[in-house]
Amino acid sequence: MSTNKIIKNITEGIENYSIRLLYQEESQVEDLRRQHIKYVRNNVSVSLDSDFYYDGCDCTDNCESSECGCKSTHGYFYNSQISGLDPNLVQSSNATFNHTIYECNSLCACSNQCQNRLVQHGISLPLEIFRTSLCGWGVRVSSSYTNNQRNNQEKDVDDQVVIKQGQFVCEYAGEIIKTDEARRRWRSYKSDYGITDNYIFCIREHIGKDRVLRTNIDPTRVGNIGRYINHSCSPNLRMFLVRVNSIVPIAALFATREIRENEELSFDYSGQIGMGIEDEKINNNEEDSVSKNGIIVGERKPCFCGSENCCGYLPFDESL
Ligand SMILES: C[S@@+](CC[C@H](N)C(=O)[O-])C[C@H]1O[C@@H](n2cnc3c(N)ncnc32)[C@H](O)[C@@H]1O
Repeated sequence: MSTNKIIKNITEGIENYSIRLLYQEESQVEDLRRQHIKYVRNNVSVSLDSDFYYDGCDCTDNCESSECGCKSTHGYFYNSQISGLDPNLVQSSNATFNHTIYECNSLCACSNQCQNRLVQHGISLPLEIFRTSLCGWGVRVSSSYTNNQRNNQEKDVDDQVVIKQGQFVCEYAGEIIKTDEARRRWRSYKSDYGITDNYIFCIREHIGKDRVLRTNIDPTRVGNIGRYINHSCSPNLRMFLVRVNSIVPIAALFATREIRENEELSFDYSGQIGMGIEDEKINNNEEDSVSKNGIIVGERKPCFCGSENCCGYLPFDESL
C-alpha cells in the first residue's frame, strides 16, 4: 500500500483547528480541487435574504440562570461539561428537526463564554480527510491530535476515546440555495462536471400542521469539512438544527456515542429525524411536476457502510 502524503491544512486558517488531507496520488488532490473550489466555515446565502434576528437576552452571568430570556423562550439543550448536547437528547428517538436549538446571538448581552454559545464557535477538534476503501474521501479525528494527547498523557481522553457522546463536531455548511436552483445544479453537476457524488442536502422542518420550511445546503463547490463525511446506516454523528443570527438553520453534527481513535465519522443522510426522503410527500405541486418530467427519480446508489443493519442503498432526496 502506498504511503500517505499530507496537506497540513486545507482550510487555510479559516477554522479554529487545522484540517489535514491524507492522499496517495497528486491526481486525487487535483480532482478534489476541481470540485471543491472554496473552503468556507459557515453557510453562505447565495439566493436568500438571511438577515433575520431573534430577540437577545440581557444576562450578565453567562446565561447560567434559568431566567435567561433565550433559555426560557427556546429551551436549553447543551451540556457545558462536554461542549455538546445532553446525551439523552442525542440518543432520543423523539428528537426532530422541529427541536431547533437557539443559541445566544449578536443581540444578547452575554459574553462569548456564555454556555449557550457552542456551534457558533466552530469545529471542536482537528479533523482529517482520508481516502476510504469504498466511499471516496471520508473524515476522522486527526491522528496527530491523538498522538499529541498520548504524549501529553491527557487522561481526559479515556484511552482512545477522542470524541465524547453528545460532543459537537462540525457543521454541514455550504451555499444555501432555493429548490429550483438545487435541482438545476444537481443536473448540471452531473452533465457539466461529471460529479456523481451528491452533496446537496435538503432539510425540511415541519411548522404547524401543513407548512414545511425547506432549506437546501450545497457544499459541492463552496463548503466545509461536512461535505467529506460519509453516510452510515449505523452512524456515530447526528444532525440537529441550530439557529444563531439567522432564520437559515445551521446543520450541526453531534456525536451519538463515544468515538474512538481512527473511527470514521458518519451520519445518516436520511436524517431519520424529519429530513424526509421519498416516503414524505410535501404539499407542493412543484414536486409532482418534477416527477412527471422524469428528471431525476429514484436514483439510488449502493451503500457500502458495512454495518449490520445496512439498508443497501444511500438515501436520496427524490425531490431533487
Ligand atoms: C457528501 S459526499 C461524502 C464525501 C465523498 N465520499 C467524497 O469523496 O467527497 C456523498 C457521496 O459520498 C459517497 N458515499 C457516502 N457515503 C457512502 C456510503 N455509505 N456508501 C457508498 N458511497 C457513499 C457517495 O458517492 C455520495 O454521493
